[in-house]
Amino acid sequence: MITVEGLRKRFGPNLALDGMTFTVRPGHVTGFVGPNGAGKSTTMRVVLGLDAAEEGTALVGGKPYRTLDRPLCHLGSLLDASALQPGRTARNHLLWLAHSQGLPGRRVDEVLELTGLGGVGGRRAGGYSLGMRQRLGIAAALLGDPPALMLDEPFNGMDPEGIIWMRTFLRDLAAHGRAVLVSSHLMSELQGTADHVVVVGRGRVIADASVAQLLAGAANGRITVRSSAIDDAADVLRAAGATVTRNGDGTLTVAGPAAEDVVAALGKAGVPFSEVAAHRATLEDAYLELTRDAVEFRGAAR
Ligand SMILES: Nc1ncnc2c1ncn2[C@@H]1O[C@H](COP(=O)(O)OP(=O)(O)OP(=O)(O)O)[C@@H](O)[C@H]1O
Repeated sequence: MITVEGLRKRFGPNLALDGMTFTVRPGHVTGFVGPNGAGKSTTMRVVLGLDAAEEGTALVGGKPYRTLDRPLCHLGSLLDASALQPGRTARNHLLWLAHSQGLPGRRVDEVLELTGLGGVGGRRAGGYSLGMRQRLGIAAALLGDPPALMLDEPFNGMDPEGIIWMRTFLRDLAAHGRAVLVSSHLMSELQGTADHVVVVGRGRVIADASVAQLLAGAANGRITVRSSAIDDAADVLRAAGATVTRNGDGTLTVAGPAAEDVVAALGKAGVPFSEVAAHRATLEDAYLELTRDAVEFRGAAR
């Protein structure tokens, strides 16, 4: 379990963390999402003791990371996949890390296999693609078989096949009881991976909820109606007190009445319809709605 409570940190005049508070629970993939500069990397650096917060606490299994004996056995992390000696082979990179932590060398071959690098562990890491470096970073994070993992942008640079692999891999780690924190700029990357999401902006938490809750919130009771008589359907539903928006694809988005009332109103008026369904929001919809006011850099509207 990773617990972050009330973290505050300034860089000069810039307040990078402003009361950051959340918990990463075992058995879950927790997405950590927010616009550029929201404070994701700084939070992770504070958890690892690489940056000091002016206020607040960051604990791994109830203790500050710096006080942990053999920390790789408590928390595995990937902050920067390119932070490695390019001349070293991937295998030697991992061996060096394992030995520095008193971990057995045989674990190196296990994590290379686990991350799909079994056949290329003898190659120089400097020749690895970014996607392979991400896998190598995850292999390093798993060396101590830790109960918690913290990965900064692990999808970065991965091809579609790598992204699918990563999603399944992260879910599997959580299914085995690990607490997994994964940061991303892109909510869409986390759909199908995270079951819980912490959305941050300007150094603080904007939303901390299950994916199901976020999606339900974004759908906001809206209903999609498909009809061959779209104008008549819009008229009937407006007359029934609904707010109606026409979509480009020949459907209506209807807000106000429940789905049963929409069906009843259309039926009573004899307006044909082929679909009345609860609006299915994406995580991206939920995210954009939540972070609308928290984007640090936004192109000026023209
Ligand atoms: N070493 C530093 N010196 C000065 N300012 C910093 C430093 N590190 C981070 N910041 C600032 O702190 C704020 C939070 O940055 P941070 O990198 O934690 O955000 P982030 O959510 O990880 O962003 P990104 O998604 O772009 O990586 C930003 O305004 C950033 O400019």
